[in-house]
Amino acid sequence: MIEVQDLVKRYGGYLAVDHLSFSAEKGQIYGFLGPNGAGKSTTMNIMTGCLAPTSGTVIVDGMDLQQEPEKVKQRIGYLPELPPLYPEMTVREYLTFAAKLKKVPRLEQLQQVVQAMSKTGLLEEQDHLIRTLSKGYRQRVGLAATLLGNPDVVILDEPTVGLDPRQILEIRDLIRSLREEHVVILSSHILSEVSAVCDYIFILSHGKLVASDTPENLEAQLHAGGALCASVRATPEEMRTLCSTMLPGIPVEISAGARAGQTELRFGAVDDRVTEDFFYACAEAKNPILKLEREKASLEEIFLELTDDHTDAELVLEREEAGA
Ligand SMILES: Nc1ncnc2c1ncn2[C@@H]1O[C@H](COP(=O)(O)OP(=O)(O)OP(=O)(O)O)[C@@H](O)[C@H]1O
Repeated sequence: MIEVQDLVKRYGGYLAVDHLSFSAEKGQIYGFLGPNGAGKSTTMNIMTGCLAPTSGTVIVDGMDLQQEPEKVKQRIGYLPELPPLYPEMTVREYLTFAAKLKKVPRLEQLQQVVQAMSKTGLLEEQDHLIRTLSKGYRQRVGLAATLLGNPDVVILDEPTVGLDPRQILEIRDLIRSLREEHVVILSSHILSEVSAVCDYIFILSHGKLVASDTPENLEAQLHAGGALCASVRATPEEMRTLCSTMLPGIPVEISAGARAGQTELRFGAVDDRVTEDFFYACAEAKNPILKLEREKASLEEIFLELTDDHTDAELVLEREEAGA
């Protein structure tokens, strides 16, 4: 439905988007995740035809954005981070105005405005001035405007920024309801946001796509390389001797367990061979293993590892109570 091929954007000598390729299909919600400055907004601006790429192509429904910009733009609905609303208009007036701007045929305008208000839960507020609406409802108006013209692709830039937890949940539900009829792509620098709504995640770092998969698969990928933790019936001294003789050179933290006669061990990201060697070494030494498991890498850890941008960790790990 939308295909981005080898996209590059340079600002002077600075490479903001670095040979980015991906595709997105209807029925799924895609999330662009990356720390500030990763290139999310630049990519979205190119996809919506607001910004020209240095090179590369964007194909929507088989049409090239650069060859047929008007036709392609009609198929894309874009909700910028700060939607341009007119506070002195009522919801209905604004949406009718937006429908005209989007060149929705005159006879279809009323029907489309009503449909967009219905989809976004705005029918009761249609005669309210936009300036009297809460931030969450204003965001609904922005979303309703995005849906006018029935775009195949809906692109949302940080759609829940600045909303309170209840409003976040409501907007997320609305976004989820769009997946039946549109390809939905949203951007966020907040991991919980993307994993709560998206079926598929693109992780961007320094303009590059560093990972793309379902949230579950991304977790599973790193799960395999997570730390190996064990609890063994032995003294720390016995385990130190065992590890240095049977697993030489493998870094391990050894500490006394919570119960007398138990020792806790934590190996770094080791492969399955080390797990097996450790198992047989304990069996041979007759030190029963009470627990042996891989620590589960969280999406947060995956994100930090892939983007290698710890300065943004706090932002990324930001969690709204209701949404986390
Ligand atoms: N008009 C511009 N001129 C020069 N550099 C720019 C311009 N716009 C963006 N950049 C730079 O390109 C990089 C990518 O910016 P972009 O806004 O796309 O990132 P982002 O992932 O959307 O981040 P944020 O969440 O902060 O908006 C950043 O380093 C930014 O400073």
